[in-house]
Amino acid sequence: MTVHIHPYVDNGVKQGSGHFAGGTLVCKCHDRPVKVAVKGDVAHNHACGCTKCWKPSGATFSVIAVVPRQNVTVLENGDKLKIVDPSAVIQRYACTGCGTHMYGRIENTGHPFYGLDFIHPELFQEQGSAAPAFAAFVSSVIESGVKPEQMGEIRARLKELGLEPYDCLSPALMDAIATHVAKAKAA
Ligand SMILES: N[C@@H](CCC(=O)N[C@@H](CSCO)C(=O)NCC(=O)O)C(=O)O
Ligand SMILES: [Zn+2]
Ligand SMILES: [Zn+2]
Repeated sequence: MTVHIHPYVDNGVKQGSGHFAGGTLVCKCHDRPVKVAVKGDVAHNHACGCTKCWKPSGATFSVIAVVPRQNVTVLENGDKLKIVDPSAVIQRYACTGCGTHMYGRIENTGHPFYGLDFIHPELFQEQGSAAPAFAAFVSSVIESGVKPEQMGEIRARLKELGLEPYDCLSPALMDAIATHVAKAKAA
């Protein structure tokens, strides 16, 4: 049986158009859905296995990317949004109706990713945003109930999909974080 990673990638990763101008993220509510406008394309799109990122029903991973925070605007029904865990680094604004995370924001100005909001591109009404390019926090799926014996199959499937599996972030992002920390220490 093929392992299910996420509906957005299970039938193959669809590449972005390369000129996505932005769009509207919509939650799953039939009544008064939350709508969030995002300007421009997403960056660092990836599958994430961590327990904190929102996954649609049945998915083992989330699909999550970043955009500049100034490019994110709540358009409709923002009264339904609530921060899931105010003590988390990423404050995830979820719809209290359907549970969908609409955006995650970092308020710590010293954080390496300050200025970037985390969003789930599968929620775009529009097609063509940049595709996921790697898988992060892969071992963390065990914390959500995946059996350790299944990890070989999961990593093999991620590789087959072209989503190189890492147990933290990708080397490029880990290097960016370490560079930020080194500069902060030197200052
Ligand atoms: N094993 C933990 C890992 C959680 C974790 O550190 N998640 C990362 C990546 S989320 C998007 O890629 C992170 O930066 N978290 C900060 C936060 O969530 O506030 C687990 O699975 O819970
Ligand atoms: Zn909703
Ligand atoms: Zn995550």
